[in-house]
Amino acid sequence: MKEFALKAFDESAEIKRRFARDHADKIVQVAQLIGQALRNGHKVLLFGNGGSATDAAHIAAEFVGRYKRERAPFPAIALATDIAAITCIANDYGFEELFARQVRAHGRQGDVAIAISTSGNSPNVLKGVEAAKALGLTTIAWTGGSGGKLAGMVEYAFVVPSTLTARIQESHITLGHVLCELIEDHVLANPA
Ligand SMILES: O=C(CO)[C@@H](O)[C@H](O)[C@H](O)[C@H](O)COP(=O)(O)O
Ligand SMILES: [Zn+2]
Repeated sequence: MKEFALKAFDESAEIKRRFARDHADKIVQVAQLIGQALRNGHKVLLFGNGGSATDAAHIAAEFVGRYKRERAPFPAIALATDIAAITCIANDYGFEELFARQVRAHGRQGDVAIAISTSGNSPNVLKGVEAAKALGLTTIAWTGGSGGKLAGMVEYAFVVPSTLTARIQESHITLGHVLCELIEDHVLANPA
């Protein structure tokens, strides 16, 4: 069993290395873009299912609370955390409307939408992105494998080179942390 555990860590590290090499320029570009949106008073909306729902909540909390630095709070909302809204929307409009309706409720032109789906094919995530695009939000995807339908729909796609959900999520959360770090330390720490 020990070799399986070691192999899983090796795999995760190697996937992260490849992902970082392939996306480094885009990571910097997106950190600058999110930092600029926050500086201009816009917000970040994040959404996904299962482990990606909690990744969305985790990264939203880094913005609203703090990542490392003492600083003003930044507006960010994870769209799978309000159990009343989730059950109402799923019950009354269907699960596929879960994110689209909340994007329409909270999203305004100039905000940033981060859609997280390891398959890139979850219908509620795709509909959330459609709603975000219709409203003029900047759209970003964190996905994996082939990128699914999601990668082709957004302006900035981050596609983790793995087909394993868990390994993809492990790169996603590192990506979220690195974006927070760049935004706090390099984008918003410097004058416009
Ligand atoms: O965390 C995990 C597996 O690691 C699961 O909860 C996983 O997120 C769920 O099966 C999701 O429903 C998968 O959706 P998606 O990533 O394909 O959009
Ligand atoms: Zn998981």
